[in-house]
Amino acid sequence: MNHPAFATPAPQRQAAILIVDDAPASLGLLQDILRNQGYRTFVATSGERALDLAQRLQPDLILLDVMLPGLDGLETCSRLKTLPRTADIPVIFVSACSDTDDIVAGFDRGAADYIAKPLRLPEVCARVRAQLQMRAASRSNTQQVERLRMIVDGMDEGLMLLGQDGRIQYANPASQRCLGTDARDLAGRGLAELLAEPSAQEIESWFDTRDTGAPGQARSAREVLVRHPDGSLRPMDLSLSPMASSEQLWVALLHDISHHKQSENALQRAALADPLTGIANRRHFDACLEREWQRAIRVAKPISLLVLDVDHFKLYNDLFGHAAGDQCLQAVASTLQSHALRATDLAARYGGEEFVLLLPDTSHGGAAKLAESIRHEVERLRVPNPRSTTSGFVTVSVGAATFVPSQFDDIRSLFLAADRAMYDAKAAGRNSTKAVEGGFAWEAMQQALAR
Ligand SMILES: Nc1nc2c(ncn2[C@@H]2O[C@H](COP(=O)(O)OP(=O)(O)OP(=O)(O)O)[C@@H](O)[C@H]2O)c(=O)[nH]1
Repeated sequence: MNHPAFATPAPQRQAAILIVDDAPASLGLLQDILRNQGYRTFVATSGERALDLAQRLQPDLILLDVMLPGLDGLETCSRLKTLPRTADIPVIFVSACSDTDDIVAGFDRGAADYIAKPLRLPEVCARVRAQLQMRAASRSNTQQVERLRMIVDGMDEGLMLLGQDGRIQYANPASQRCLGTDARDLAGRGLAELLAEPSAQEIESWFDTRDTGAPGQARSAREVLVRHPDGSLRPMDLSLSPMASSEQLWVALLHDISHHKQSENALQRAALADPLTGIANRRHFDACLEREWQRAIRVAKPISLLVLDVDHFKLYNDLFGHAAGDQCLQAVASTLQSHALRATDLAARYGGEEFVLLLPDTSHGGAAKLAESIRHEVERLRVPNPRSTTSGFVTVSVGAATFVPSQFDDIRSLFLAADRAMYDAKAAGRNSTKAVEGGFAWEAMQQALAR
């Protein structure tokens, strides 16, 4: 369907026409003809009056006699063409001077047409109609261009026109915002220059293959990283499609997806966090343990694991309720987290009231010290647990295991050793720690020492 904004202009029957002539006879004749055609007419008998009326009335067309007293028709036309409010109004000269030189002079002053006297009425009507249709068409084109500009300027998406070499020829305001650079600085720059690797290289090669005319997909859509002048890297969706025109141009659409990425990252983080305590969950811990275990094998370094369990927590829960129990677990978790000092250390809630602390590149002695420090810190929280037979406060038992793992060791053995150590600590009276060493290498060494 043809949208009204893009419809073909209809001829203007109600158009306003200013007739400028000092001879009453031809003025009257023209007025009669044009009124009969349904136009609105205004008259002026001098150039000065015509200038004044034209500015105030903004007619759609001016019929202008060449021979006028004072300011003649040619001069009047020149002035009309210099005034902003009248410059676009078409002027048709109406004159008895119909030599070629006169006609040429009229066009030189900016006239749209020239009608020679004596007037032939059907010709006058046809020429007036033609000028009005052209004016309506040109107005409609201007309106369409303005509407398109408004749409492009108001878009949230960045829109750019690129040459065949990938250089920017036009950038709308949204793309200037996306790229953090104004239109003047963008003009002529290669799109690839504004991107970080690997996107920059990909886009450059993409345009290189277009240049050589190599076959390939005409359209392209990808995620790129834009190098913003503030130093940040911003993820954006970039799509490139050819524009149907004789010179080959590409339309690039840029869509900032930083917000989506942030929420995606937040979701990913949430999927790895324990909702009650905010520290890592068991899934995150398992993935880290796998990675760090393999790394410890490669670099032949120790890896330690602490397993921590709250003592007599059932009694605490039964006395104070589940909500208070949750708060107690949060306090224990934050004490544990404060002992995850290195970037590679990971504190996690393993389940229920059991927690773990993974300590890559940490020796048996270091792990034992940390276990003791955590036990001590939890005791120092002095969270009352009146029914505890160990102490009047919430306490924890901590088991620590340290392996220098080899290919012969099973990854599960580290957790089992630390868990067993934690149960040994419980058995030893709770509110205590126990640290052990294990693994194939350690056992081999023990056996060698025993011989
Ligand atoms: N409030 C709360 N309680 C939990 C949560 N997860 C597990 N528990 C409770 O933790 C308690 C664990 O009790 P037990 O396994 O008997 O151990 P305990 O009472 O701590 O005794 P020992 O470990 O032998 O010192 C149970 O009462 C569980 O209901 C939780 O997310 N919130």
